[in-house]
Amino acid sequence: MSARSRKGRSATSDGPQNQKTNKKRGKLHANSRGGHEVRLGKSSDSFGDGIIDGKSSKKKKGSKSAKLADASDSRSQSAPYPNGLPTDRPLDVNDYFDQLHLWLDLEAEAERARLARLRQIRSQRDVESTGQAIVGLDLVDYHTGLAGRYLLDLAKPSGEALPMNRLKVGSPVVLSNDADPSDEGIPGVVSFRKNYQIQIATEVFPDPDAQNAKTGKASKHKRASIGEIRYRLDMSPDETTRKRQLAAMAKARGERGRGGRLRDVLLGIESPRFDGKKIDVSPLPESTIAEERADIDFRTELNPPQKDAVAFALLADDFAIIHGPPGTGKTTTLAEVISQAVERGERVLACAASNTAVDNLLERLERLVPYVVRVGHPARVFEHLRDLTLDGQVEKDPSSAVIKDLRRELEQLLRYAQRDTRGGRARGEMFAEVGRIRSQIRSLERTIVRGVLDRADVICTTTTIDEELLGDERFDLIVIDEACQSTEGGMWQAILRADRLIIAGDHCQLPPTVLSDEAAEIGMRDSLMQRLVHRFGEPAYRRLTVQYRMHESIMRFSSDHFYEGSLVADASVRSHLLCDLKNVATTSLTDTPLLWIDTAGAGYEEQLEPDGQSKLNPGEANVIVELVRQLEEAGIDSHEIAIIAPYAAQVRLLRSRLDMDGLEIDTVDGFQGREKEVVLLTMVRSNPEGIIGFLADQRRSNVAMTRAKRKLIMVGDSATLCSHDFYADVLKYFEDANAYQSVFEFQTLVPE
Ligand SMILES: Nc1ncnc2c1ncn2[C@@H]1O[C@H](COP(=O)(O)OP(=O)(O)OP(=O)(O)O)[C@@H](O)[C@H]1O
Repeated sequence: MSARSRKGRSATSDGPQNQKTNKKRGKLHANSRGGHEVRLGKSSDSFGDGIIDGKSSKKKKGSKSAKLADASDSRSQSAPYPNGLPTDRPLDVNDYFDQLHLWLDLEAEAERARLARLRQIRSQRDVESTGQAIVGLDLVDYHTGLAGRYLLDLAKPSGEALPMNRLKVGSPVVLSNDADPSDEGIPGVVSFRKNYQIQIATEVFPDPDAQNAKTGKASKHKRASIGEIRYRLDMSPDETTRKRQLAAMAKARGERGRGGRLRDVLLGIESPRFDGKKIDVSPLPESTIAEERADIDFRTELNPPQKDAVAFALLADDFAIIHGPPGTGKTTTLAEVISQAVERGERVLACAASNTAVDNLLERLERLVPYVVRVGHPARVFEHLRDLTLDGQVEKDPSSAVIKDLRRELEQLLRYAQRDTRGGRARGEMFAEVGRIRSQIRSLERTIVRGVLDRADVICTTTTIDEELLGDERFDLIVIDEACQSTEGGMWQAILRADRLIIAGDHCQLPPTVLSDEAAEIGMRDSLMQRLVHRFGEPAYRRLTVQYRMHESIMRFSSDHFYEGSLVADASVRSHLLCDLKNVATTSLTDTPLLWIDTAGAGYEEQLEPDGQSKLNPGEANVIVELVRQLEEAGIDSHEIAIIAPYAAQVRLLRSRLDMDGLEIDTVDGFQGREKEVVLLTMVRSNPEGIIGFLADQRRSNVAMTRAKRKLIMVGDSATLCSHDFYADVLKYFEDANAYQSVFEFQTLVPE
């Protein structure tokens, strides 16, 4: 098969079956690549709460939001590439960056509109049920962190648990006075969270003078100290990230020399070179890869496709792609590439879009590379890797003792200022002194930080790079893992820091989260990796094909549907079952790899969460609870069980019903890159119209169905789901595997 024709098949995430599916539903639209692509479900809210779409799709004519939407619609129509970035021709540098700029603008507008809607909700129950805000909080303690940031601990006054929320470590937030809707608040980032307490890092300390002036307390000379103010935390648009991305894009636009060449290759203007050759003229011969491979002293036990991918990546002069379907050891392979590059004397910047993905890579690098540093707030880093963080390394530096003394002094001063109720000048002077000490701390830290970073062979960070910390550090190689979870705009900060780039990911799994439907319509959800795979085809990437996670039957559907049947289950996992685990009984649940419990006809209709926008299905939840009971009874440890629901309301319902140590219940997005021995999927949607919402995004289903090692159980209403051919195919696959059970049969087996 020619490279071109292979490209046509392998580059899209949708196999022939999918195309059939979508054509039938009229959901295919010709794209600028000359091919066809599935238009994603409208819902842009990856958490499935629908607060965004629910409101934005109902714009009243002539209303302010309708005018805003009309304005952005016309802006997206005048985009340089209104159908998304084309892959059949070179991109124009200015048009390309204008398009990325427009994406960011539309996304920022969508985020601001979401926040504005959120801040209008004042009832505690309503606002907290969105999961995007916590109200009525006390500031219970505070400390200072790296770069003089304030770390503020917030909790409910009565010590009750915080409501279920989406404010994760790393989420940008706004802290404001709960009693004052006009308070614009101060920006911060969640740095730590527990059930009862949440900590945010801010640049500004919440000064009660400002709050009191607003509430009028100051004018009445009845000043409130910080402890008397109730705070509210709202998820906020990430302005810092946006500004950093815009700055990187502006720089990339004017880049010359080697940096300019890499940009031009990534825009399809120049052809990528491997081993000094142009690939459009001559794809890299297998013999060249074999020669390179023979020269490598591998540090990890790798299989042949992984070894080839390492050799291929090391031969790249501009960029190379490693395509890693679920469980095929993409991160393991990438770690080997990095360690080989370090062995050759190179400095590497290793990135990923999420903190979890960075840590997964770091876990492997720790064993392979002599000196690796993780940049990022320690609270966002896996606990066992905290010694490798910049903070951890700075702490070990002898000069850190001086900083500790200064921090103590700063905290004392802050406490004193908090207790001081005189206000006015005395208080102002105290805050001025706080400022002086902070800048002293910063300057000392900068020196130590420089030393730590300069010594590192590999620096690991998210693709949102802290430019202040990294300064103008350059690298020989940039490696980006889980590259399909990042928007193109999100990649440029990293790309600018070297002349060679290795990206790894899987465009058949979750795309980046994009809030703005307008931006998504003009291509913002299509990743750079996906575009390069389309543009350059097979010569630009190597696919890993041996997977080490799933029983062959769990793998097969995904392999056939998304990867042209190319996946092979390693012998170590090919036929493993739950009943092979120590202390697990052999039952009808544990001695087979697949089960679909069909709820059709049972009357388990989906419901809209009261006061919320998300969906739940209590009938399905009952089945899940019973399945978990049976699994536990068979001896499965709750740490080995995961429940995945597409909707946050179902997650909330199940968490309230199953409070078991180690049992994980989350949305699909929370599980990408993870695995468990047994995974239960509750599909939720059950309605006479056959509406399945964002379940129609097959990439989401691909992720959900490939997390289980030994058993995958789906609970869903075939009558609703199978009006879509994808799920009809899934059902047929389960039926053929003799893994179908109606809920009526299941219930008769449930002991009274
Ligand atoms: N060559 C190999 N031999 C044995 N086990 C391997 C090999 N390569 C990877 N593995 C194992 O397979 C599992 C998945 O590896 P890894 O996390 O690198 O894959 P991934 O492709 O990044 O995963 P994901 O699908 O979650 O993105 C790990 O437990 C890893 O140790």
